[in-house]
Amino acid sequence: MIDFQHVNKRYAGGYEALTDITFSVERGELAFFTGHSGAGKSTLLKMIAAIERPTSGNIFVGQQNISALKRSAIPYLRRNLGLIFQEQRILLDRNVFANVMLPLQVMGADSRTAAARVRAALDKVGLLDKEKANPITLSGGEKQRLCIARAVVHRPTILIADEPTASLDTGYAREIMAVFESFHQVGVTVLIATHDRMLLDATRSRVFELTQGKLAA
Ligand SMILES: Nc1ncnc2c1ncn2[C@@H]1O[C@H](COP(=O)(O)OP(=O)(O)OP(=O)(O)O)[C@@H](O)[C@H]1O
Repeated sequence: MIDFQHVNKRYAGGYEALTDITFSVERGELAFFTGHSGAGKSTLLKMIAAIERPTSGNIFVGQQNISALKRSAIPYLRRNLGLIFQEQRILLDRNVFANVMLPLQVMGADSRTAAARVRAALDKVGLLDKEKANPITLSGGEKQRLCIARAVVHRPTILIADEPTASLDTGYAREIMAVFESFHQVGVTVLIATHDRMLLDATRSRVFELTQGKLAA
């Protein structure tokens, strides 16, 4: 489903963030990526969405080699992906429902189908009763669940999350992990970058460890 073959990433300043990365994740698998700060976890996940591009090597998502994808093809790639990155801000001038609706509006979805999908996504993350709330009133765990709902509202086949439990206490972190598990149960491929020892110790899934841009054997 996701296949990295000898992928290198050197940033514009010359810094080599990833070196000779080769791995594959199967369709429907849940996998973790861990490693020290600056090890390259975010860079690796961003390359799956073509937010960052490899300097060399090949990356397959599904059957498609996305290493040299044309800019115009990137929106089509992202339709299959649900992305949860820290930089994605919740809009505080709109309620929970409108925040989750946003990606569907961008994709030009029909408004009645879109409303049903938003409610289905909010239901999956347990936020249906908060649809009219202003996001500012949500707890940390609820805000993170809102981000997950927004990432899955277009029903992606692959869900990618970068440090989804950062800044959450243990109870909320467990709650968030249960939401990811529920998507994994229904066949979504889930990739999570995390430092969170509790998540890593509790899982039976594969854990890929990055050290200074290299994957441990
Ligand atoms: N846009 C960029 N330009 C230059 N260097 C970058 C850029 N983005 C990341 N880097 C560098 O690449 C290395 C890997 O960064 P990355 O964010 O992938 O690490 P990480 O493992 O996700 O770290 P953290 O756990 O702290 O988020 C770091 O040394 C970082 O400074």
